[in-house]
Amino acid sequence: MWSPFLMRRHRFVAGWFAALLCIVCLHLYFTFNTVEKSQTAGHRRKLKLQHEEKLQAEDRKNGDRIVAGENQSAIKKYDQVQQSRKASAENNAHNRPGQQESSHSSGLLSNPHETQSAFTNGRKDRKLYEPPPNESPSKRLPQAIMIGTGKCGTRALLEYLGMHPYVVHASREVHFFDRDENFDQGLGWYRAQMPTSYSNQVTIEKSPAYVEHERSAPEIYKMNKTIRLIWVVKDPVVRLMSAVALQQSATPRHFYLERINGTLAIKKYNNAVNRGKYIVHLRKWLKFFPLSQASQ
Ligand SMILES: Nc1ncnc2c1ncn2[C@@H]1O[C@H](COP(=O)(O)OS(=O)(=O)O)[C@@H](OP(=O)(O)O)[C@H]1O
Repeated sequence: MWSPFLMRRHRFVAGWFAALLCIVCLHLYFTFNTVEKSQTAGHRRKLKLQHEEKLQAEDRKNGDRIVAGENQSAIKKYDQVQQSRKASAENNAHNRPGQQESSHSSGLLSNPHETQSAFTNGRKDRKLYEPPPNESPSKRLPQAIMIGTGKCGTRALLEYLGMHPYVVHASREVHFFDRDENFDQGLGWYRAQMPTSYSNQVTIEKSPAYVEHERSAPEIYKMNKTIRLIWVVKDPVVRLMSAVALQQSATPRHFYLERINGTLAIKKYNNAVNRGKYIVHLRKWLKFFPLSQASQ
């Protein structure tokens, strides 16, 4: 005979037992699920590594030579450009014995000694530059931006421009218009990234990623309609080879290369390819900055 008190007590214990069982089951379910997921991810990583190793082994077998399909001649051209650049650098060094090679004396200027004197510990030489009287320097938004294209010699051009006593430039790429985390901080942040200058100097910034970012043209237009834009281009195939060489040092190969008939080719949808489609980007920029502005 069950007294009502005992019945209630048993039901109470059974309830707790069932709840405990549920908790244990849920715990076991989630534990096994997580273990299984991490095992699958580990397995996938292992397969990917094996695949990469296989590709690398094949590359080594093929002499590790990138043959971009029918672009054999482009590779040849690229090699020729590199060789002639090397030869002219050697020539310059030979013609100027005793003078050290530096980014400020790279042979493009007729009188390198004069150029050197334009810079004294990063400050403009007072002999070549005259600041406006009674003015203290301040940071200004750029009046000219080098918007692209990466791997076309943008850094070299910026350094050459910066040798001019009336030109100052941001030392690094600012990436204001193409990176959300920078853009969200507003024009005050952008200005703070610039070097100090006087009102009679021109401030330049270079971020080659601007050229392809949707936001750049409209936002730069909003900031300054009459800004000077500098766009460096060069033979797109030579540029591509340079960009791929850079990718090669930083990214696993299968992201940008594919194998066609036993040879390695640059993937059609490689970002480096898109960047070099000058006309696609030019059309977007011309909507905001008409060509007539260039001749003003
Ligand atoms: N004057 C001139 N003409 C043509 N090409 C030149 C010039 N100066 C530098 N270079 C070559 O340009 C490549 C680097 O370009 P960038 O400075 O634009 O690269 S980056 O986007 O800033 O990373 C880099 O090419 P690679 O050496 O093939 O990588 C430089 O050698």
